[in-house]
Order: sequence, then C-alpha cells, then structure tokens
Amino acid sequence: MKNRNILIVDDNRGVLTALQLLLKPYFRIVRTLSSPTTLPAELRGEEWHVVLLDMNFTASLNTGNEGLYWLHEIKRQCPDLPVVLFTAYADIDLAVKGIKEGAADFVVKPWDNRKLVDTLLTAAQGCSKEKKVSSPSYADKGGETRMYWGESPVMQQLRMLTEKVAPTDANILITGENGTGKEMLAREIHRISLRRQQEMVCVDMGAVSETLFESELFGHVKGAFTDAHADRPGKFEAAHRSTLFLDEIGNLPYHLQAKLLTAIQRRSIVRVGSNTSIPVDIRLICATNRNLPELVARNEFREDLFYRINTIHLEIPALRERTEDIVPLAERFIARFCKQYDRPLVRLTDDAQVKLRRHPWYGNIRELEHAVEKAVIICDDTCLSAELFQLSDRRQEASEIPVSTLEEMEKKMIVQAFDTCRGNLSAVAAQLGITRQTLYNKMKKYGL
Ligand SMILES: Nc1ncnc2c1ncn2[C@@H]1O[C@H](COP(=O)(O)OP(=O)(O)OP(=O)(O)O)[C@@H](O)[C@H]1O
Repeated sequence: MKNRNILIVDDNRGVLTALQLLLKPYFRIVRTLSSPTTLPAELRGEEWHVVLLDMNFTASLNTGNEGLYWLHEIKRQCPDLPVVLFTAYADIDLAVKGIKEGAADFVVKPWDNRKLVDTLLTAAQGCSKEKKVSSPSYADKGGETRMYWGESPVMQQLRMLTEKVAPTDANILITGENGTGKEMLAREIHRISLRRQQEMVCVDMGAVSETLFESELFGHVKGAFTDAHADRPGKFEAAHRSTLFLDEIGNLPYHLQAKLLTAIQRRSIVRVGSNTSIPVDIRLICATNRNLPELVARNEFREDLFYRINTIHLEIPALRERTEDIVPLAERFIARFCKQYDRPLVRLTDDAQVKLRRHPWYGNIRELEHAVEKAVIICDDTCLSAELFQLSDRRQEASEIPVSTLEEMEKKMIVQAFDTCRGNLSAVAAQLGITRQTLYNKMKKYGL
C-alpha cells in the first residue's frame, strides 16, 4: 500500500536516516523532523496517515512529558491521525500512558525492523477507522465491571450479608483497605436495593473543604454568602428517596461531625442561610479505610456518630487475604481491557498466575486492575507472561531509592509514608501535611 504518508519525529538524525531507508519501500512520502516544533505546520501541509513520534527528546528534560505534549497537540489538530510512539525500553510506563491518552500503538527502541514496519502499516491502514480508546465511566461499563464476588469463603459470607441488608434502609458502614472495592460494594448495595430507580449520590468527605462543608451537604439559599447567587440544594436533598454514599467518612474534621449527626438523626436538613427544615428520605452508606473505633478512643471521631452510621458493618478483606480470587479477578480485567483496547483476548501463563498470586497487593484490587491494564497494553503475544507484570513492593522500594535530588527525596518520603500508613491515602496525605488531591498529583508524577 504505497499510497500512504508517514511523518517521523525524532531528534536523533542517525535514527531518522535509518528509518528513511527502511520505510521508503512501504510509504509514498516519508518525512522526517528532527524537532517537533514544526509539527503543527507539517500537519497542515500534507495529508498524513501515521505519525511516528519519539517520546524522549534529549534536548529537553527527558521526562517524556514533551512527547505526551506533542501527542496531545497532534490529536488536537488531527483527532483521527494514528500516532505510534517510539520509546526507550525504560519508558514503557510512558508509552502505556500515551496509549491511554489516544496513541494507536508503540514501538520500543532498539527496534525490530519487521515489527516496526508492521506496526506502522497497521496504524496507517486503520487511519480512517481509528480505534476509539476511552476509559468507560461507571455508568457505561455495564455488566463487565459489575462487582465480582469471588469464591473465597470470606467474600461469599460478605455477599450473603450484603444481599440480606441491601433491601432494608439500615445504615451501612463499609471498611477495608485502600482499593478493596468499598465504592463498588456501595454501588452494588444500591443496585439491589429498593431505591435503585434513583441515582446514588456520592460525596468524598476527604475532598470537601471545611468552609463549603455545610453548603455542599445541606445546600444554601441565595445571598447566604458572597458567592451564593441562587438557591442550591445540597447532596442530602439530591439523594432524597435514594442512597447517599459518604466516602472517607473517617476524614471528616471533628467539629463538623456534629452537624452531620444532627442531619442523620433528624432526617432533615436546613439550607445555609435559611430557617426552614426540609425533610429528606435517604439511605446512608459510609465508607472508610481508617480504624474508626481507634479514632473514637483518641477522641478524633464522635462515638455517637460512629454508632449511628454503623448499624451494619461490612468489612472487605484485603486481596492478599483471599489469594484464590486474584487470578479470576485478573481474568475479568483482561477480558475488559482486551475489549477496551481492541486487542485479541489473551490468557495468563502459569508463571504469571503464580506471580500474581504471590504479590502482596497493598493497593488491592485497584493495583491489580492497573497492573492488568498495563500488561494488556504492552502485550505482543497471545498470552500474558510473568515479565509483563512489573510489580513493585512499595515497602522494599522505600529503602532502595538513593536520594540525590529534592524530587527523589519527595518520592522517597511518599513511599515511606505509604508504608507506615499501610497504603491509606488519607493518612499518607495527613502525615505529609498535603491534601489528598496534591498527593494524587504527586503519585501520578512519580508513577506510584
Ligand atoms: N469486587 C470487584 N470486582 C471487580 N472490580 C472491582 C472489585 N472491587 C473493586 N474493583 C475495582 O477496583 C477499583 C477500586 O475500587 P473502589 O474505588 O471501589 O475501591 P475503594 O475501596 O473505594 O478505594 P479507596 O479506598 O481508594 O476509596 C475500581 O476500579 C473498581 O472497579
């Protein structure tokens, strides 16, 4: 198909010359750019069918962010133009990130000629019927991302209890480590409850600022404060006749807990700036990865609120405590991600299964889900082998990082805080004196 045009961006002239020679027989136009700065003009000047984009420009900071930046620029200018990323082996994480952000595929340097040509031709061919890779939301994930209970006796018991209490209006407290599926369980309870016709309303109590707490939960009337330009209902009213899910309840500052308790007890709220009490009919589900009885003992959580929200307590075990569920869960994620990334269905090798079963999964199901997603993206074969799962034990990592720059110091502190707080994000943020959002940003930055 010598009717296709390829644009190659790489700041290594030797690489560009080699690729010119290699690709000439397969493409009508092979244009090479040693700097991405002229990319926007080139994109406008010709009809391109594929771009091969280097991710590691040596002239820059070499963090790969420049590569991602140019990927976004190409996608902004030509949303349907396939971009194949060219990346060093050490930067596979970056390539995975690029695929999630819309790249068609990636090739690792040093490259295999045959494979590079195949990848580029396939991408160029798919130019008009570009794969749409997007992260499905909870709503459109459908049955495939329904909660998987697993076979372990402890989860079967949890399932029985859940099915018993879901149709009642009893307040439920869900506890479990970070990433064990607390929100997922809350959604499952709502899905099989009598309130399922209405949408469940979620509030992350760790993310609500103290100043906006009342307005966010109870609403406000026009003029109640400077920015209150109109009457606005809060989350309690939004959840009327439905389920209100209060996530990270253990992070609610002590002085605000009394206000929440009053609303729960009275089953009514008063909007900020008003005197009128509005009745609300809600089913309350709370979740936390903190030890509430311990917080109560330390006078950090109100005992009366604890008893009020804890009518039924559902504890989700850590993934490492139910190893028999690891492989079946991984297989479900494989099926989902192969479909999402338009790859043929792959299976786990025996070695990979052993590796997954042995890993401690301090980040629980979320960590497993991410590990599978990454393995599916980088897989070139019909099976996922153990090497595709680059699993790091955060505890070990903390002592191994040599500290030479401020950034490394910061990363090391985060990793150590993870260890002492056993992966509890809110506790890590509190220990480091930063907000959860800042912590998320830093985790993203350091690939934690
Ligand atoms: N039983 C399950 N079956 C399938 N997927 C699951 C299951 N439990 C959790 N997941 C997936 O794992 C990820 C983490 O789940 P979720 O957000 O519910 O955890 P969480 O305990 O609320 O996390 P956090 O403590 O950070 O708030 C989600 O992407 C979810 O889809």
